[in-house]
Amino acid sequence: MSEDTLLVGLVSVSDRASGGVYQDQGIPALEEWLRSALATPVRFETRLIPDERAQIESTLVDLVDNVRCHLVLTTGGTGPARRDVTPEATLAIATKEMPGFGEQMRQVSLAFVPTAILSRQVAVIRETPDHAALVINLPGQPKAIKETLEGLKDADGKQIVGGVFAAVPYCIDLIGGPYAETHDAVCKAFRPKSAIRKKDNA
Ligand SMILES: Nc1ncnc2c1ncn2[C@@H]1O[C@H](COP(=O)(O)OP(=O)(O)OP(=O)(O)O)[C@@H](O)[C@H]1O
Ligand SMILES: Nc1nc2c(c(=O)[nH]1)N[C@H]1C(S)=C(S)[C@@H](COP(=O)(O)O)O[C@H]1N2
Repeated sequence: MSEDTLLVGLVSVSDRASGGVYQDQGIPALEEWLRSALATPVRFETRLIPDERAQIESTLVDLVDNVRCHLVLTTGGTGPARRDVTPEATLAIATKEMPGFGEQMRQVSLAFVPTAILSRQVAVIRETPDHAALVINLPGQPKAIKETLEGLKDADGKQIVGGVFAAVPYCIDLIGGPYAETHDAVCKAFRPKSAIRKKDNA
């Protein structure tokens, strides 16, 4: 794997998908959106697990500390039901909270469903002595993945409410990960001017 490859952990947290009651659509939806959005090399490491707090925590720790993912996206388990514990597990393995992500995701999700406020999704940084990763919770509805990452656009493709992925590449720069670039038509990543790297042939 080349040094500029973004290593992304994808975690689908669902009792029923992990138990074989229905087929998991979370990981395929995450992979599909990320492949359409990223213009730079990416590699995925995937996990399908039940809504068990200890297992969610150990999966996140393994993906960051051992697999050395730069970014981990979870889907599912963010609601108010008794078995929904993904935010608690995520906060438990964090070294820093990133509240802006949850705030923005609930904001954009309200443009799609009035129940957006039921998602307790959080985002955090986990730091070890020589590595760091951004971990973001997404809701479990497979369609919520594109909605929260990409945001809402009008028929001409003009952004109406921003998705959170626009801020992810710069966040990964700041925690020491590779310089990820996106396809503007899907997601226009934002970096301050001083942080933009010129292409070799520019
Ligand atoms: N991983 C998944 N794959 C496919 N569909 C999913 C997945 N997670 C959730 N869904 C769909 O979204 C709906 C609402 O999501 P929610 O997280 O509330 O499911 P859930 O009932 O809590 O799942 P589970 O009980 O299996 O953990 C589900 O009823 C299901 O139709
Ligand atoms: N963008 C988006 N956000 C959404 C939804 C959705 O369909 N799209 N569903 C909501 C609903 S109905 C619930 S219960 C919460 C929590 O979902 P989870 O427990 O599957 O994570 O996410 C909310 N956020």
